[in-house]
Amino acid sequence: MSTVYLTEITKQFGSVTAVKNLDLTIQEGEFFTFLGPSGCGKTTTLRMIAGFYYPTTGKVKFNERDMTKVAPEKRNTGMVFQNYALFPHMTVFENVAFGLKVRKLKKSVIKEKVTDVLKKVRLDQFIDRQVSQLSGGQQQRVALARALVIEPDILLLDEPLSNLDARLRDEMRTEILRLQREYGITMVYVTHDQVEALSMSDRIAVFNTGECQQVGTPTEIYN
Ligand SMILES: Nc1ncnc2c1ncn2[C@@H]1O[C@H](COP(=O)(O)OP(=O)(O)OP(=O)(O)O)[C@@H](O)[C@H]1O
Repeated sequence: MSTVYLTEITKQFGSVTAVKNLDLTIQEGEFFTFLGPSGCGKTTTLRMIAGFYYPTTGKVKFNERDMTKVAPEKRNTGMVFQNYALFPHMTVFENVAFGLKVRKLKKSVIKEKVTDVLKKVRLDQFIDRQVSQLSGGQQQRVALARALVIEPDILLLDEPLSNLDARLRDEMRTEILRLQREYGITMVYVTHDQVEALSMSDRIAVFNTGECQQVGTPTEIYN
């Protein structure tokens, strides 16, 4: 687990300032949400925590470690995307095992870890199914399992439920919260959906045009 410190972060893309002078601390074990309209800098900020982008100026720290320019694979973060980003021609097992194979773990260990995490997301009966033969909700569970299996310190989720219908979205909200409590993991969640943010988060940062306007608990933000 890690506390994330973002200090005076600015990110420019040419003449566009995507994020401006951002200061945020995300506590260890917290469910923290970035809320705001399209184009306000939520995804860019998430990607700077993941290491897919480096800030133009400012600092990213996990606990005491300066991570500002550390490569993504050296951060021990997991990421879940809106479009799942799974390998459609592979089975559920192969998708979830992928990150463990890259880390060169023993076959027996991989089998055990994958079976265990698939039970946690309630997909164990689909272990040998091709991903392309699963529903959207099931695919998003595979994406969650794939991110969780490497035991990340921080799990980053970028609008993970926006491709699902309302009923599934509801179900998956509960599911993600359950996993967060079970793993005690720090989660950073990006959404433009106020209900989602208010119902799931320990704290919320409200973004607008590249700036963080307010940070608070759901009750504080609602008021
Ligand atoms: N790789 C890039 N190159 C140039 N401009 C970019 C890039 N990524 C983002 N931007 C710009 O930075 C701003 C913030 O984008 P960002 O994707 O962070 O917003 P967002 O709040 O996540 O929006 P959405 O909810 O639509 O994903 C936007 O104006 C966007 O056009």
